[in-house]
Amino acid sequence: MPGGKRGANTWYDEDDMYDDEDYDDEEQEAYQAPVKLPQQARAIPVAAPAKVNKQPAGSSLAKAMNNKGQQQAIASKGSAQKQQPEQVQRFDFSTPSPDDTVRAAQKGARASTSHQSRIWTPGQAEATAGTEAATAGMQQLAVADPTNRQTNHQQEEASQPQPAAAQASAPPLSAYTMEADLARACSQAGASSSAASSGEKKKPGLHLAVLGHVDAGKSTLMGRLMHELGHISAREVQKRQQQANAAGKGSFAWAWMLDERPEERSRGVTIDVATAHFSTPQREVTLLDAPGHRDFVPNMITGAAQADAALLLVDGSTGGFESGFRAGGANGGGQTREHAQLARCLGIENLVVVISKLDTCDFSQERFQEIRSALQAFLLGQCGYREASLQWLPASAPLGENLTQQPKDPRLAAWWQGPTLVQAIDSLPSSAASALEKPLRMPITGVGKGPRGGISVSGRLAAGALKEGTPVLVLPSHQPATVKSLLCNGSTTPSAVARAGDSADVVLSGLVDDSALGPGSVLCHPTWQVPMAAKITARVAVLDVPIPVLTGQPVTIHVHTAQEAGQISSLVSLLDAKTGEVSKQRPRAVLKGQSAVVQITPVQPMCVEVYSDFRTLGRIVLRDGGTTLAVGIITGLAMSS
Ligand SMILES: Nc1nc2c(ncn2[C@@H]2O[C@H](COP(=O)(O)OP(=O)(O)OP(=O)(O)O)[C@@H](O)[C@H]2O)c(=O)[nH]1
Repeated sequence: MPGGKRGANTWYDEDDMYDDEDYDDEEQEAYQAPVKLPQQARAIPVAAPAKVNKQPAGSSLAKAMNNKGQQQAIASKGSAQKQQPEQVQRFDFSTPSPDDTVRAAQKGARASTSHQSRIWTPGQAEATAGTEAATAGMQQLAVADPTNRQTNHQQEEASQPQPAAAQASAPPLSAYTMEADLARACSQAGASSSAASSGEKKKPGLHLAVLGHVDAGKSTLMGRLMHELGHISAREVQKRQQQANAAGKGSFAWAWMLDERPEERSRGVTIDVATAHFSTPQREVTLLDAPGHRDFVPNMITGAAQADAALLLVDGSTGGFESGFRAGGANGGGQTREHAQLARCLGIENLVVVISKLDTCDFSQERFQEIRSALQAFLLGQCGYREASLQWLPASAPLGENLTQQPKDPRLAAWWQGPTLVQAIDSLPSSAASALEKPLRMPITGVGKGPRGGISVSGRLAAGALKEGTPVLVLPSHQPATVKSLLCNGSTTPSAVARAGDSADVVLSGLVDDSALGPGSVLCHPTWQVPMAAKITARVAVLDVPIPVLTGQPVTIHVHTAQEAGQISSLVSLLDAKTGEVSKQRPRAVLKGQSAVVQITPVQPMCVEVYSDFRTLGRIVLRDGGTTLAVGIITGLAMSS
């Protein structure tokens, strides 16, 4: 390997690019273009100020949050300038060579096969990678040999920063048991939810994301469905129709129903995913209506990261499906494709595919089948969904066809005897409560003023529980606070407790600096804190990207509600497409369709987790310039010192 060291922040000279025997022509072609890119093109981009609030423009909170965005941007810019990669960094043997590091790691891996999965805990090596994968690529990632995985992470660990003092003392997750009073409140809430006071059984909850290409009909469908289910009155429908007509947008009247959010769920919401709550015969649904435009994919990620299942809206009109389904990566592929892939990566297994606008093609059964076969091949083959977890149905929102009742239009009724939309939703598995026994994790999606002073933060509990009086810690600002009151799952009456899986508005007291809250912040247990990672190791599948991913690739890192600029600081290993095992250590590039272990360095430390510990906080999406480059799971973290 003449000419340079392979590792973090290292570049290869052109000679080094072509000295490998197993370097075929196709790869060679792919490598050449990026190598010739000007150095500048590889700089870490300045983080865009987070789009965080819908506070009144003049409010102190709004100003503080905007200032914070500017400060972050300035800080990021400074770091970006500092972190310009060197052209070639020669190895001076003052530290262990990469080979020494690998050997040491292999030795360590053999010596210890039962490590816990949090390398930031002193004395613990990084650990078991996630055993569940997201996309098809991710499924392959997850079946890798555990020894190889361990080796990869320890290899990374050797060059990573040491844990911060504050977090170094964190006890292992396995030592956590829920506080007695909180456990009591949880079991009381469990008892009351299985036998509500009226004697009626409470319906299981379901967080449902609505995804799809721009203008597929998502908001229209949800507006009409909520009306059919009795959540929007006929008077309201009439009012909205008049407003939409007056604005010359009559066809958007149903979509506008959803845009006007009920009071109780919109105090200072900071993300552009509309939320709504409604009940079907079998489920209490929290709806997350994601924007379909490609510019808002980060918001879609935020919405989908909170969901248990998703509706994928597909425009069935002539040319509509084709436009949402076109491939194209950086050249503007459709969001039917991108959303489906991202949702799977974010852990969504169950998908209801709703083919809408079929009224524009005479409710043609052939068109339905044509779309279904093309999309099914993609969902099963390239995204990793299981056939049994997919449901398909036609619907027309403006005509109210196949939403809550079997179709009435004879053109559709003639051939559709399958489920209605509501029947499909009712058959989805409800929210999992498996993370209840873990320490509190609540990624913050919104910040607002509490009803009687105090700051209210909203989000979905990824793990643990909280109740009035629970002490919490807000990271990354390291602020202790106490829960003053809380509302759960859209309810307007205070709740006794919020548990893993619940959406909650939590009023906090004792916060010193509310301006430090925003997307990416996490409410956590004061002792078992969420790690602040300075480096992230992830197993990722590279999507349909036009140029290979190289060391130094600038990325925007998305994990739960967090979004941070950074770079791919090391390509650790390539993974075999079939087995998921390491096929090559320290590759020079990762091509589209390949899976790899990579190390990512954010400009600012991020509150994230290893996937095997906390799934919601351990799924990662890497984007650049509006394009999704890779999706995957976090397998290792290193803390800033
Ligand atoms: N003919 C017909 N038109 C529909 C149907 N569903 C939605 N539309 C129309 O499609 C247009 C876009 O609908 P929206 O509900 O705003 O689409 P969307 O997917 O929410 O759009 P974004 O949120 O911007 O991605 C509106 O003019 C709707 O009236 C349908 O089933 N049939």
